[in-house]
Amino acid sequence: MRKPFIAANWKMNTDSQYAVELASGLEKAIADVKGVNVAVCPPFVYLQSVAKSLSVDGNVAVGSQDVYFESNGAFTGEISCEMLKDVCCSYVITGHSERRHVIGESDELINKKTIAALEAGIKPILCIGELLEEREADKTSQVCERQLREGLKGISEEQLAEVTIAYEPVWAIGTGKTATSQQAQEVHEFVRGVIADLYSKNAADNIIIQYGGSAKPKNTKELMSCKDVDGLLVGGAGLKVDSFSEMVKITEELYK
Ligand SMILES: O=C[C@H](O)COP(=O)(O)O
Repeated sequence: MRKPFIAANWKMNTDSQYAVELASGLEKAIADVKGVNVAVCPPFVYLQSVAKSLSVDGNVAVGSQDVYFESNGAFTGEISCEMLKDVCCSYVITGHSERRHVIGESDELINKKTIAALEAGIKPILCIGELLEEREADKTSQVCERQLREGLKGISEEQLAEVTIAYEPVWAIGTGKTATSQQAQEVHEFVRGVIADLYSKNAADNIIIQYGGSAKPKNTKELMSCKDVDGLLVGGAGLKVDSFSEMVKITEELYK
């Protein structure tokens, strides 16, 4: 059985004090949870203090919201995988829709970042998802398939075991409009099919596929009850200990 994985993407939120309070508060709140993998993804500048505030053997991992694919050198403003590892990051989000559509990242760049993370031993959370106009034009599958195929180019089946896919319909992010469980399930099942086609049935059966987009405590049970939804990538509701820990606990309960 796939172990559920819930990650909080703090985006460009928190300050140095709140970041540490949020991470350590969360660690305390879910200290007894064993059946769910959990990660928090703070802004770059708080990664180190957040990682230091968490216990080494605790159940909250640290992830970054982005990375650059080169190891070092004249890349002003960028952060490498080696730097992320140095501050105890074990995950990195690649291809988040805000990086695709606000910053303008291409599939090719996202692929390079995902490969760099894998080569450095950091687990990528590769995000895919359609815009509202793409859904309305019936292009959801086409867009998700392209983002998957391009994002995973050159990644072996062995490496894929370290990759999480996050399906985030862009129209559901931060809007309060969650995809219905049926919409989420449909795309998740489709994603698993693309993975089977690209790799193998075994790879498809084992890959963790998170849903993201206005996920909160009140819709966690419904979303996590879908056959192919294995976790959540949480924005807004991940900024409060109470809401995020509730989502983790609801999920643990469901998987018992
Ligand atoms: O990475 C997280 C997603 O973009 C979802 O954000 P949200 O839960 O605030 O809609």
